[in-house]
Amino acid sequence: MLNAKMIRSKFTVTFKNCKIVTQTFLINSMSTDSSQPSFEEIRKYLWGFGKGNVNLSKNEDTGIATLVLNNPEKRNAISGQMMVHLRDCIEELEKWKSGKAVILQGHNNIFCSGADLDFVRAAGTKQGASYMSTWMQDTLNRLQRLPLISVSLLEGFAIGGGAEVAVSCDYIVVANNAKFGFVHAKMGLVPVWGGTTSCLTFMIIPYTFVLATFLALIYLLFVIIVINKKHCIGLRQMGIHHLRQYLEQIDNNDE
Ligand SMILES: CC[C@@H](C(=O)O)C(=O)SCCNC(=O)CCNC(=O)[C@H](O)C(C)(C)COP(=O)(O)OP(=O)(O)OC[C@H]1O[C@@H](n2cnc3c(N)ncnc32)[C@H](O)[C@@H]1OP(=O)(O)O
Repeated sequence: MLNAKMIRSKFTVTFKNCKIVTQTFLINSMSTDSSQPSFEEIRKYLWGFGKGNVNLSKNEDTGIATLVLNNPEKRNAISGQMMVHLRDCIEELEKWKSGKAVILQGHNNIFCSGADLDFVRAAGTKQGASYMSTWMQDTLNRLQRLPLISVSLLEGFAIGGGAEVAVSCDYIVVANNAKFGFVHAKMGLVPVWGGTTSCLTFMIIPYTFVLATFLALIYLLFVIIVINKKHCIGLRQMGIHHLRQYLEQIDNNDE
């Protein structure tokens, strides 16, 4: 599923200078800022960056809503403006009393290429990094806590922040052409949108459980074989012992 080779080569060629910017971005976002900005302040800031939108359509008959990330020129990369849209849509879904489920997808069969790197370049300051991570962590937390079943429809690319959005849903439906990449480490970044914790519930815990069960089964099999072998040896020795006794008896009788 993960086409790391391709993504890696893309990074070094197309997004070479972004690597430096995102590294600065990481350092900036890691530094602590004592003054907590209000969400209204962050909204105003993010709204100034980029194009694209997030479309929400709610079907009142089925109770199923569709959320579409829409920034086709940039493979549905999430701009500052889209971050604001996404949060607004999630707020609307929180209030949708008759809703049952929400499907999250990208425009034109491509899920999302992560944060808009032009935004990352432009907002690569301490303030910008802290605003974006605060906003997106809160938004994706709220997506996770929606009282609806959430499904991300993973077609095409889900990279960086795109992968983080995908794992924030309850389920992921993966198309054959999907390419899913937590490419943060390659860019000197941590998944500041909260993707690591989502991954924990999505992948690491289930896989650890499967691995633990597998190891437990192997151990059980080993114990059974060992006990069985010991038991067999015991039986054989008992048999030999009885046979000896029997033969001795015959010998004694003959005498
Ligand atoms: C800091 C936030 C961090 C997080 O919190 O998680 C991130 O998300 S960082 C962003 C991580 N994402 C990436 O680095 C993805 C970069 N993009 C790619 O690797 C590739 O574009 C692709 C997604 C694999 C698609 O490849 P392909 O189909 O060959 O299309 P192109 O490469 O030609 O792209 C078309 C067009 O789109 C622009 N583009 C793509 N992704 C982004 C993006 N994330 N931000 C801004 N622009 C993006 C790309 O530059 C092309 O533009 P033009 O050259 O002008 O046509």
